[in-house]
Amino acid sequence: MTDKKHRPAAPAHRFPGSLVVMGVSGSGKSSVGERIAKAYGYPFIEGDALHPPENIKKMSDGVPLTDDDRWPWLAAIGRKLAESSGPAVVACSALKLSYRQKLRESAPEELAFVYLHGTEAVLAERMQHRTGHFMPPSLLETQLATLEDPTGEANTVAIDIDQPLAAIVDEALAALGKM
Ligand SMILES: Nc1ncnc2c1ncn2[C@@H]1O[C@H](COP(=O)(O)OP(=O)(O)OP(=O)(O)O)[C@@H](O)[C@H]1O
Ligand SMILES: O=C(O)[C@H](O)[C@@H](O)[C@H](O)[C@H](O)CO
Repeated sequence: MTDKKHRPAAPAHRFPGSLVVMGVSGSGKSSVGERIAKAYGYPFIEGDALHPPENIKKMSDGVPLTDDDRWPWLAAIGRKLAESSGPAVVACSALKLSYRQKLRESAPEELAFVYLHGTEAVLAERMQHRTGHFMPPSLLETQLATLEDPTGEANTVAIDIDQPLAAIVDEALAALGKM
């Protein structure tokens, strides 16, 4: 028997293409992305699971990734989008405009971006309280320094993370429904 209580209602209007939930480490991409995917009935792709082992080792050792480290990873995410039998929701930091352009070029249809933003204090607090994750809080500063704010780019909604998860998801679904 399925437990309908925990299933978010399918929104009336869905963005027709795939969605990328983006932001620096600890911004809530996985938590929010999984919930949007469930609400839309789309598959969820965890970008972190597509990093080559060398990237995970680097980040675990407290060394920030370079562009060269990220290109193969973005290509792998792009392939997943291209191979998907329908739209999907992806959690991917997508910190720079050039990374987002690469994802836009890979996807068969238009992409929408849900940008999760918060203050350094909120992000640091979330990272510090998280257990069993490879990303050390010490890398937050370089994540924020690398981030190119996507506000104003096509099909992009920016959401403040300093609110409960359910409110973030509702805000994202409402904004996506208007696109
Ligand atoms: N709105 C929220 N309120 C409180 N805690 C939250 C909220 N959103 C996420 N969290 C918690 O913050 C931490 C970071 O969230 P999550 O792992 O989803 O972020 P992420 O962006 O996917 O991180 P990373 O890219 O580093 O994997 C987790 O412990 C998660 O449970
Ligand atoms: O572009 C990057 O530097 C990476 O993708 C990171 O953002 C991590 O993968 C992720 O956020 C895990 O904490």
